[in-house]
Amino acid sequence: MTGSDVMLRVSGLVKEFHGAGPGHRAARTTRAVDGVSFEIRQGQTLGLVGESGSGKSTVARCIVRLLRPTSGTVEFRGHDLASLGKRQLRGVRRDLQMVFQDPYASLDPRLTVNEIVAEPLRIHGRYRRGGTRRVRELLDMVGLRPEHANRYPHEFSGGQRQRIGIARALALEPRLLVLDEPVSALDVSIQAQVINLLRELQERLGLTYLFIAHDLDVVRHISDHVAVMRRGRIVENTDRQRLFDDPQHPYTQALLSAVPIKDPSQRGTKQRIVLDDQD
Ligand SMILES: Nc1ncnc2c1ncn2[C@@H]1O[C@H](COP(=O)(O)OP(=O)(O)OP(=O)(O)O)[C@@H](O)[C@H]1O
Repeated sequence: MTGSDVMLRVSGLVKEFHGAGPGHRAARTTRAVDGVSFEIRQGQTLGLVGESGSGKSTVARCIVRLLRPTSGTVEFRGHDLASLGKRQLRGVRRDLQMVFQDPYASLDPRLTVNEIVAEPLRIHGRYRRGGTRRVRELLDMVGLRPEHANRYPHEFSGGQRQRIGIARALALEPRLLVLDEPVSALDVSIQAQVINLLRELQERLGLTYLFIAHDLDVVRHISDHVAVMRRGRIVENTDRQRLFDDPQHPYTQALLSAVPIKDPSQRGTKQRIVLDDQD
């Protein structure tokens, strides 16, 4: 894939963490991401899937610069993020927003919905002119009512809270959303509603998504391509149809045949997929 329609290009990304791990006296290095490369075209969705600890969140955090990569590059609309100055990076950060897994943790409980959604507008000096109208428009876009604006996060269900998180992420009219397990904490019926909302928003606003999940089922209906991650590496990256119809890597095959656990409270206990080290 070449040309200007590539929104995000990640090349040879490596991220190591240094420090003593639990039960280790000596300092040790964890290579959480070990040479990851992929591209996402404008308006498309790449599903990034792998079990817990495979490095998905670390990739996401490197992309939005919450973490500095050990090596490798992240290019957004042709610009290498590491080479940008402070001001340019601030501009890019507007176009590149993240939605987190846990809306309970990521929304400030002391702020009203109005304040939460308005915050990015205030930070970027866009609130004074038309901010109130913009917040109302954003709430409407995600299926919330105007009267929700004066309520606090605890007054909402999990699905509604994720809608608030999405409204906030959309406030600055981004081009790319990095969605890190955006529906993993939600019941299955609510997951479908939020995924449908994300699809509608993508079509309406021409958004590009990196959609992270540990469950292949979740990305099935939203991804154009799916990349499967295992132990810091991408073991398979292909278009959605091929991945589900004809998975090539034994790990992908194992993920596809694993019984999905629908109860969110049991997700952490999902069986680990054990493969030979050669795989
Ligand atoms: N700040 C950190 N310091 C040290 N090690 C870390 C840090 N963040 C992540 N790791 C380690 O990096 C590896 C990958 O973690 P990461 O959170 O990226 O995986 P993941 O696939 O997103 O899993 P999960 O869905 O459970 O978050 C794990 O071994 C994790 O313990």
